[in-house]
Amino acid sequence: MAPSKPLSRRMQKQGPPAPLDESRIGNKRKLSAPTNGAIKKQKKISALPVNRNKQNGGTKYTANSAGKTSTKGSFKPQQKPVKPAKPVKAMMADVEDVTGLSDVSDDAEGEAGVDLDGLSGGKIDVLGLDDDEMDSDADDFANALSASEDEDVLDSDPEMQAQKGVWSEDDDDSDGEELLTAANIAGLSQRLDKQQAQEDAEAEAELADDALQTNIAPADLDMDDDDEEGKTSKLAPDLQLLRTRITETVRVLSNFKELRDQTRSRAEYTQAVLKDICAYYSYSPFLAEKLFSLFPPQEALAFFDANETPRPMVIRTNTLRTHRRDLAHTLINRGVSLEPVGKWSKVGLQVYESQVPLGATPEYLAGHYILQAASSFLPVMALAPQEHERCLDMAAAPGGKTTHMAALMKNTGCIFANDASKDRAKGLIGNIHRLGVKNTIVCNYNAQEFPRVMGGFDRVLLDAPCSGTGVIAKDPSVKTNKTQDDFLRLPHLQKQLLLSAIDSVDHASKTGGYIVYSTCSVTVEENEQVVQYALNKRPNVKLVSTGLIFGKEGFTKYMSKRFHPSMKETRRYYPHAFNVDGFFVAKFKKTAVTPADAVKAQGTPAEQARVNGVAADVENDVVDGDVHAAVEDEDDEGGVKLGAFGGWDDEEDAVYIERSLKKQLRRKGIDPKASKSKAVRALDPKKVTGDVNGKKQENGDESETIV
Ligand SMILES: C[S@@+](CC[C@H](N)C(=O)[O-])C[C@H]1O[C@@H](n2cnc3c(N)ncnc32)[C@H](O)[C@@H]1O
Repeated sequence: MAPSKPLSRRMQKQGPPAPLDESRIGNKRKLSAPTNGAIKKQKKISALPVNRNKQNGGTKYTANSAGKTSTKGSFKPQQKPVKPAKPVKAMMADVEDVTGLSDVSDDAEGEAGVDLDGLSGGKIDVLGLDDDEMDSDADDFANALSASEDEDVLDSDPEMQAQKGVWSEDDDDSDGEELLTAANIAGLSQRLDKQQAQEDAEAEAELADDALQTNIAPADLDMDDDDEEGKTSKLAPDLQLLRTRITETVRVLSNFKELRDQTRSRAEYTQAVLKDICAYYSYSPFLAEKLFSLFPPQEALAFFDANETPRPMVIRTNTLRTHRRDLAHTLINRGVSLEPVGKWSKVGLQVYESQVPLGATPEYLAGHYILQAASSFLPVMALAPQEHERCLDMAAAPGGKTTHMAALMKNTGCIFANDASKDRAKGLIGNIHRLGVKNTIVCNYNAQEFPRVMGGFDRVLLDAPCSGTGVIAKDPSVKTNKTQDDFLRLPHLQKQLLLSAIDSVDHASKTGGYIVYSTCSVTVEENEQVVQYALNKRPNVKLVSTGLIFGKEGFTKYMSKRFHPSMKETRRYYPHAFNVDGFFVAKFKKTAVTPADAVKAQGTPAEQARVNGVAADVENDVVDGDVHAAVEDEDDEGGVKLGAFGGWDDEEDAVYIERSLKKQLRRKGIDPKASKSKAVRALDPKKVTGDVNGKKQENGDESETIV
């Protein structure tokens, strides 16, 4: 059997990797007798005129040019524009009849709700693809094997494999070998030449393809940075050589004791591989190092690789207007190949191929769906807003998450959707109208002004402005345009916003009292460090489970930093691990009121200067040393001592400020004792001011909707 080509990431399923199916390994499946269910399922499938391509354990649906689902063919773009042969309604009735879809529950509640219980075991409803069917897919596979793939089963047995090899070789010999006579020897050699030429051409094409992926022209050139005169070489790097060297260095780093050259240190190897990574993937040395340090070397390489390929296109069904199953039918009829995004979402559809621009279909214009990255579902699922609640989305534009919240709340209660950018708020308003959201009020504040603008919310979402290191595949400019300044400035803003979010929630809410903090960045500065800062400053909150069924735990340790053990409750998402954008999600429960003086201090000029200028260092001091001292400052009943809150003490602040000023100066190579005025100039707070008053709004998540 020819080895199947690995699927591109666009075609791979998003979410948790499919569990290993033991029945497909070894002789087990050969021995297992077909179950009744499997037989029944086989029958059902033969009656189902739907093209089912098994990819990564999933099932895909395609449509033929007549708009009918097809039983043959793979995911190939259709050549002709798609016109439904019959009115869509009639067509859908046809499909329903054949598939028995009308039997499947059409419960709007199930569609709209983020029913976390249902995530693991609930019915998936697109095209009648319920759990039973999903499961029996595996059975089908096993049954089919028992009939036609016995050979494969035999292959897993070394003895039989050897035996088979002998037979097939004999067959080949008898069939293919020709008698070498003088007459045909020239012909044979010509054939071999032709074959060789074809192989060479294929190899060249593959090389060119590799080069395209990294946007660097292939070149058979020297890797040295400097030419003879010491000037920087203008020659393009030899990508193949780089790739081989990166792989080899990573291999050594992964088993350093055994494989290292005794004369070279780990730091030398790391520096060498970082230099190659910068050249191969076009990162700035600063960002390459920051991202490399997040993972073991092998995993870091997988992360960099995953950033070179786009994530699959996903649409979120707007359950205020339609059901996922109906939307799927309609889009299939338009020539779209899609499948449910995974069992973890009841509203997502992963698109494999489309004959029509998905941002301009009648269904899009009618607000039946929104183009939204799968990872953007996660913060809203974690927030789980309930009907009739009062919620705040602090940084809401262009509204992917606000409109998801409104759908979960079934247009009841009230959402305040805020964004500091007036321009972006226009897009938010557009989406709210298109998707039929009626429970939302749009506002345009710097979110640091909450809760002075308004407070007492049941739930608050802070999908914070961030550096976008999780969405490099979408925006490769991140590779080179982020500097150290960004990783000071953004965390400062994020910390302030998170405190505002916490202070805006009603701890006594009967149904809620939750805050979700998310970013589309993978750096520790923008995630765990921000969360730790909030835990330190607001002991009236604690981290709780996000309720999300996949994702990696947040770090409790990172380099010299130590975070609170509850940081395990936060979730990290990576492109290489889950085929989704890089994301971070933390969920807090507020347990007591924030004292008025702490809230008042937020937003005062002294606080603004303190947070904008030096807070990162203040916080780092706390994080580096005393783990979450403030949270330990609880009274006997588990309540919080008011003194533990992060208001200010001017004297204490002065010490922190001085210490962090010195630290920053030393980092910049300036002697703190040398010149005070120079020091002050070097640390002009304007340089590290958050973006709210400045020109540029950070937005890693910008392209998540196509409007
Ligand atoms: C990651 S995007 C939000 C994406 C949005 N949640 C969605 O799902 O469509 C971050 C947003 O924060 C806004 N922003 C930046 N600074 C802000 C501030 N101080 N207050 C409120 N919004 C801010 C930006 O304008 C940007 O729209």
